Amino acid sequence: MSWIDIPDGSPFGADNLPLGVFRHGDQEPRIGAAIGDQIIDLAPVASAELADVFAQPTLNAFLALGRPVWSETRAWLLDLVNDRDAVEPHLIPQSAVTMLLPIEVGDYVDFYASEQHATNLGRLFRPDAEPLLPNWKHLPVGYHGRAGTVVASGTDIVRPSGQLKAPDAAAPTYGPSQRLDIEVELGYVVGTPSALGKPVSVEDFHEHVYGVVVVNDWSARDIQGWEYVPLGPFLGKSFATSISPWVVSLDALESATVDLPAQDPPVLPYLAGKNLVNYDITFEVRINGHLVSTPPYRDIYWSPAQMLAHMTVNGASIRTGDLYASGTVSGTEQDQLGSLIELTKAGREPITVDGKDYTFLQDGDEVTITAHAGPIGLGEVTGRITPAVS
Ligand SMILES: O=C(O)/C=C/C(=O)CC(=O)CC(=O)O
Ligand SMILES: [Ca+2]
Ligand SMILES: [Mg+2]
Repeated sequence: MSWIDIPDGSPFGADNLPLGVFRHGDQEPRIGAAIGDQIIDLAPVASAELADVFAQPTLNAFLALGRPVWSETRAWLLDLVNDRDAVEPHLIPQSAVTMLLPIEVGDYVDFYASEQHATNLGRLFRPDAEPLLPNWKHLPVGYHGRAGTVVASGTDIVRPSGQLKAPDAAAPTYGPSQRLDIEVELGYVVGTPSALGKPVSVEDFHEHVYGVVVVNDWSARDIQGWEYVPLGPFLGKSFATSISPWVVSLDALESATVDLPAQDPPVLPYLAGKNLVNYDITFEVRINGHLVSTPPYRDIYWSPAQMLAHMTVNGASIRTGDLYASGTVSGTEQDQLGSLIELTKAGREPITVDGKDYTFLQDGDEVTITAHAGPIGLGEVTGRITPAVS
């Protein structure tokens, strides 16, 4: 495949072919595959059955078709890119389109699967207790987030206001968050639904999950710190979660699979399995264009198959378009931390961004997170902070 010009270092080589939803001029949004810095408009080149699916404004109809169709479609696409006569008339430069939210999000679950992150946050939020709570190595801890505020990359993030209370203050005040943060995460996109009352086993991960996106789970640490006991994160995290526009298939990520770290103590049987994988993905976090961190995904404690099994073990069903995210990804090094609260030790030790001391997000700041698994890129998720609405 040499006829399409794929720029060096492009996240979207000819073996990736992620799917996304684009709007071109005043045409209706529809589905395309990324290649280099172009998009293949899929509806006009697809078979009659798939043409309708690719003319949709979200990936949900395609995702609902299930693993056999996903695999056939990938094989077809890998082949299609060699067919210059078929493809060339339907290439659109990415610079000419607006990328939209790729899925209509069903439910959104946010896990807490990075041992390093959970340990760091435990120390910061609960300095007098053991950082990892007793349940942490027995189950992938998570909570249900707000699906309706999962937004497309590029959406402005309005600084949230809410109740704030410093630990030593007598009473809360109301106002704009002063500790607005990012969370670098990997998001898993559910395709095939499950039936209510029937848990999904770890072995069925590939049957249900289509692919991944990059997630920035914006978090207001001051709102969170006051509200979260005992029911967990609420308004401190529900105001916006940004996701990248291109959904990279698990098939494309196959070459990046790695074994899970050893799990000790052993997990209960419903979380155990032979083929529990992780992915060797590295993120890059930039604030106003300056690299601040490179969190590594590969050492995440819990496999996405275990997250899915745990999320459904009580019989809760999953639906097409559900999104579940890994939780903040942090490595062991200072330059591998996936949130500002960790990077700055809760604001006590500023980092340097563009030569200046930096703690939490300021109005006007733009955060861009990219990710790649070797040559397979996930693209980027970006968002800019706008002032609180009074
Ligand atoms: O330990 C806590 O109380 C707080 C944890 C988080 O804020 C993390 C969270 O929302 C899940 C994650 O992204 O890792
Ligand atoms: Ca999160
Ligand atoms: Mg959120």
